[in-house]
Amino acid sequence: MKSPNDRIRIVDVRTLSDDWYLLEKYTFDFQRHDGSWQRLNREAYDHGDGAAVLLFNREKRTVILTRQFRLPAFVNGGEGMLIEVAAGLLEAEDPETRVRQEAEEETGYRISHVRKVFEAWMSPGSVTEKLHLFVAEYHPEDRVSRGGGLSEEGEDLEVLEMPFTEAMQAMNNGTINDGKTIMLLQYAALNQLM
Ligand SMILES: Nc1nc2c(ncn2[C@@H]2O[C@H](COP(=O)(O)OP(=O)(O)O[C@H]3O[C@H](CO)[C@@H](O)[C@H](O)[C@@H]3O)[C@@H](O)[C@H]2O)c(=O)[nH]1
Ligand SMILES: [Mg+2]
Repeated sequence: MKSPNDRIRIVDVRTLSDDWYLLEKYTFDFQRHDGSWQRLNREAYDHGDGAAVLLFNREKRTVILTRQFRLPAFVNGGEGMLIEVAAGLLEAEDPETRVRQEAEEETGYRISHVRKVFEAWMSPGSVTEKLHLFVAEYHPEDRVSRGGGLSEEGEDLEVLEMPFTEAMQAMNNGTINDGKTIMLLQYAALNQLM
């Protein structure tokens, strides 16, 4: 049987932009279900893969989230201040190592154990990123700094400790509208983490 890859032949790759991240335009031949071949163009934005983690405390029934400015959401008509789980790009590290570093930088909590719950393509029609999603229990004594992200990189995150029920309400009324954050809150609810 043919593997799906036999139906794709890359013909050309052109770099449209190679600045902070990479935007490429692919020309490829695609074999349709009826066996005919069709030439297509698709752009792909490559900023590498990412990892995200929901920090939760079972006894207090709370989660740690951040609020930060997101320019693309702002220019698309939002206010730009998004409530999110801790997350970051992998930058050549493995997902688990990176997500623990990112949790500490962004929230100030040093987490020893994280548990992977799933992987997800976040925008597979245009962005190459695969996101690795984790959950981790935190305790008040795990806090080693104020968090907030790296100011030299322009990060200025507010750290929020929120009752889980309040986070679920914020998700239901649209105040929390970041995809990875919704996915992890729903995972927590479905699996009764708290
Ligand atoms: N100078 C400059 N800096 C940039 C640019 N784009 C991003 N940065 C900086 O690059 C850093 C990236 O921060 P991370 O914490 O590693 O990534 P993230 O933006 O939080 O990404 C996470 O969330 C994204 C949106 O949900 C996810 O797409 C991504 O996978 C990851 O989970 C931040 O300091 C950000 O300001 C740019 O065009 N120019
Ligand atoms: Mg981040």
